[in-house]
Amino acid sequence: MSKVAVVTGSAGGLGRGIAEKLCSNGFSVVLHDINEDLLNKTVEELKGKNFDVIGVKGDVSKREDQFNLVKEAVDKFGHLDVFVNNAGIDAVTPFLLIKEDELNRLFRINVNGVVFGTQAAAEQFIRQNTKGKIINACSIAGHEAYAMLGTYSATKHAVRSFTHSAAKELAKHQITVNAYCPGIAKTKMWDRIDEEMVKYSDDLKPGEAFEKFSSEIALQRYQTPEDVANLVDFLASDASDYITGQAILTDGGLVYR
Ligand SMILES: NC(=O)C1=CN([C@@H]2O[C@H](COP(=O)(O)OP(=O)(O)OC[C@H]3O[C@@H](n4cnc5c(N)ncnc54)[C@H](O)[C@@H]3O)[C@@H](O)[C@H]2O)C=CC1
Ligand SMILES: CC(=O)C(C)=O
Repeated sequence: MSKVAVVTGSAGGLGRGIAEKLCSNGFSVVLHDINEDLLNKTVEELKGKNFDVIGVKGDVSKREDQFNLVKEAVDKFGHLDVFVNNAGIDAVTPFLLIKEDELNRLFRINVNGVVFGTQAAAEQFIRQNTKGKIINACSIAGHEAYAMLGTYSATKHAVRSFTHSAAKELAKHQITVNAYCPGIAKTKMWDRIDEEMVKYSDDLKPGEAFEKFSSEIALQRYQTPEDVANLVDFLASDASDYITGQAILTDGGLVYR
């Protein structure tokens, strides 16, 4: 019987990379996204590679969507082994200009989404009476707060905190809760961050905010989805069974903890 994983926000970017890696290691994977067109396209592409996948549209900030996602996974594949809370959004704003709407939007998706996903997956693992793995998208910004990324950094610090508290409470059920903390990966997210940072800067041209952040990376290259997927794949495997409550950096040498 193959293992079953759910990856939220996996129509593109790091989530797609994670889904593909788990598929290539024999998982059946439920892809999930709020962007239905891209989700359908990605599901078809992965089916074309003979991967065992389905797509479920949903919004991680809606508790009922997260519980429905787990239900759809179990209805299709019979059980659940791994739940990756990957979906997240960004905002670039000078501190004095941060508005209530930005705070609410980012916290609803990046934080509430992780809490609801964790609750839905944990309830299923407890019902199944099996071990289970919950893996959350944190960031270097969950260890270090960045200028212009105040709201985003705060949400990722909250993800790290919820990773710790959920790990402590769920350990008695043999459920582990860990987080991956990527650095600078060239996805749509960083395209948006670069565009916004350049707008607020007097001297940066398009692409230069990304280059500036990347130039600090000790291993001298920006991150690929595969780099991130390699860590998540480990956290999803039995090899990580004795690890819980950790927010592990994968950033090529940028933030040292
Ligand atoms: N790209 C990077 O350098 C880094 C990314 N991360 C984190 O990794 C995760 C993935 O990031 P990327 O792939 O770069 O982002 P992305 O913006 O390229 O992709 C995110 C995906 O999530 C989906 N999504 C957005 N809101 C959603 C919602 N409410 N419900 C369901 N799906 C939703 C989007 O449609 C998109 O397909 C995020 O949590 C992000 O904060 C962390 C550190 C660095
Ligand atoms: C997008 C992200 O997490 C950073 C700080 O690069």
